[in-house]
Amino acid sequence: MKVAVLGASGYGSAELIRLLENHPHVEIEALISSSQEGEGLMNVYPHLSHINRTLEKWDVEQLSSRVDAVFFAAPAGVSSQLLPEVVERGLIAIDLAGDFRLTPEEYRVWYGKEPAMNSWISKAVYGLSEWNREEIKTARLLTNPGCYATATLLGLLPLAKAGAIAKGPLIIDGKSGVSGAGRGLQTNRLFSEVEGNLFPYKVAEHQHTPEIEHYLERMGGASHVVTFTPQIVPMSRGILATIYAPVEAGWTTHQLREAVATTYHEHPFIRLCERGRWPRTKDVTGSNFCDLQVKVDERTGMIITAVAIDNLMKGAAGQAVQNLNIIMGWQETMGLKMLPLYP
Ligand SMILES: NC(=O)C1=CN([C@@H]2O[C@H](COP(=O)(O)OP(=O)(O)OC[C@H]3O[C@@H](n4cnc5c(N)ncnc54)[C@H](OP(=O)(O)O)[C@@H]3O)[C@@H](O)[C@H]2O)C=CC1
Ligand SMILES: CC(=O)N[C@@H](CCC(=O)OP(=O)(O)O)C(=O)O
Repeated sequence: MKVAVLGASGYGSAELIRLLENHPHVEIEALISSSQEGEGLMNVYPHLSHINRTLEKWDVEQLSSRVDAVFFAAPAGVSSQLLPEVVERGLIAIDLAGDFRLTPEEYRVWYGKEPAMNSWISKAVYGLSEWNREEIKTARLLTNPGCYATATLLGLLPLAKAGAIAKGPLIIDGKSGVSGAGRGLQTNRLFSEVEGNLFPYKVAEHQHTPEIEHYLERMGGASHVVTFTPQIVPMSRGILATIYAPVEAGWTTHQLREAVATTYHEHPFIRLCERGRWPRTKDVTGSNFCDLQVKVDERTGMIITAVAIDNLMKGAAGQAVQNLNIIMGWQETMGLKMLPLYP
């Protein structure tokens, strides 16, 4: 099938190009750029200098006769404007931004922007691949989950579904590499600010907070208010989410591990670490794997679960390709079998 990628000069697109170039059933037909139309890909991304391709401007009319699907990898507020006309023309749209994940009211509050039309939001299918496979199969408008939300939900949903989480504070400590913020210049993401440094941001204000609460309830049947503190770590890629939740009486570490193992035993990208081994971002770098571990702290009555993903892979482009595979009825791992880059 032929696809277009919009937001060509960004990190999400670079990762999509890396994956789609190696996908046996996909051909990249167009790379769309709002700022670098006419520019050669090699000038935007020298690491892709062997690919002779020119970035194009957005022209939905012309594109609709050339491609079957469009990946949107632009900042919030772009896909809400451009994506509906893609779906109207019968193409598949996969959106990496948050424009179709929340209700209009939530979006207005947490993104501080005008939301997409509710009629379009209600058509969107949430692309947490392991938890929504049946709906994803028929999706035409696929909203890919946020990176922190992916890590957190993959860790919490098996526990919530099993009924192991008691009422009480649910706390997420999220740490992300700098590429999570995209390629645009931001003072707090400069080398001199990030190197040798570690700091929280958007404390109690992060836009993935309502996404986590919303889908924890919808897919895990558990209604919780979460406290979420994201932090920037001096590395390029990777997310580690460490989550603390009160345990229901009677649950042991062994039982929680059983619940997680049973939930994911047929899901090739989810790896429950051996007992005593905790996830590390480097164990998943460059791959679509999600590593997790869970334990009950008997002394405090809290569950501690830690989840590692690569923000650009399972947290963005990797999961987007996984979702395309599900929509097309292809093997879920197609084009995604690369091993992590180590060390
Ligand atoms: N980075 C990550 O780890 C993750 C990112 N996401 C989300 O995916 C999306 C893409 O992220 P990422 O690639 O990292 O971001 P970048 O900032 O690296 O790239 C976004 C690209 O979008 C294009 N763009 C910017 N403004 C506009 C505009 N007004 N209209 C159309 N296109 C525009 C630009 O490309 P050009 O100039 O070529 O048009 C820009 O390079 C974002 O919504 C992000 O929140 C989701 C999960 C994880
Ligand atoms: C490290 C870093 O800055 N990360 C970004 C992730 C952006 C993102 O993925 O945003 P949406 O899912 O809302 O599109 C952030 O925390 O805002």
